[in-house]
Amino acid sequence: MASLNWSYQGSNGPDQWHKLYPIANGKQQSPIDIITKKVKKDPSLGHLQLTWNLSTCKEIVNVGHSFHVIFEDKDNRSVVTGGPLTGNYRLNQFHFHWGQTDDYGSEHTVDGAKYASELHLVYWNSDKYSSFAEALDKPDGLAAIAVFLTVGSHNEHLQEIVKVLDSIKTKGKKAPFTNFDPSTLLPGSLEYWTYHGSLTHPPLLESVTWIILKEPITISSEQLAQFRNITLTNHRLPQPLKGRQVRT
Ligand SMILES: NS(=O)(=O)c1cc(F)ccc1F
Ligand SMILES: [Zn+2]
Repeated sequence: MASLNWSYQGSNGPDQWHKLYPIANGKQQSPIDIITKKVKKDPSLGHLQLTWNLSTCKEIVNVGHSFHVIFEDKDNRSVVTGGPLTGNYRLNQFHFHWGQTDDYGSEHTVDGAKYASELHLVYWNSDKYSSFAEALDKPDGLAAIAVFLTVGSHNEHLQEIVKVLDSIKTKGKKAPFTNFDPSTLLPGSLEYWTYHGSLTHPPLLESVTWIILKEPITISSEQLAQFRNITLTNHRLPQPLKGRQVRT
């Protein structure tokens, strides 16, 4: 696996990313702090429509700065549509962000409040583009659903993921991970905030329609500690809104 020229700590940490990725100081960077009093109610926004097919879940990979659960995305079996989106977006992978302690670790924040972790389900626009790689740098290329994780009771569904982390302890290691239902990681409500932003780590491309669920799910402190066996911390701090509107 290729070595990265960026990290989350030390001399090539987030404050240095702009040297190799000037878009780090761009006008549509993510994450952001969601200031709920400034959010605009948009009646034209519909409900999210999510479709899952367990056969698309394939493997889990240690990518060094995180672990990714990878989906087969050769057809529209696991997709999102509706909400702020036009057309179908196909699920490519999901991953998490976390911090060194349980007090912080989410990337987006809400009225300055930090959650312990944040799940990102990453999708690409399969109506307009033929692959994730082609969609990666297009303004309407990607969609990401973010779910906040708050420290509380043990999460049996997350445990399906936590229990395999010991088998992918080193960068590049992968393990089969099949028949997992990502919908078990969603909260009861699909109410969301949405805005246009970027990938939250390099290449930081401004190609993401962010869909942030308002209701968090729980993770136990012990489960979160297991995430840190992959890496200690992997979250970017909120970036300037630069005139963007957050809608709900
Ligand atoms: N944290 S993220 O969901 O914005 C993200 C997804 C990717 F596929 C690649 C880079 C990223 F930073
Ligand atoms: Zn992410």
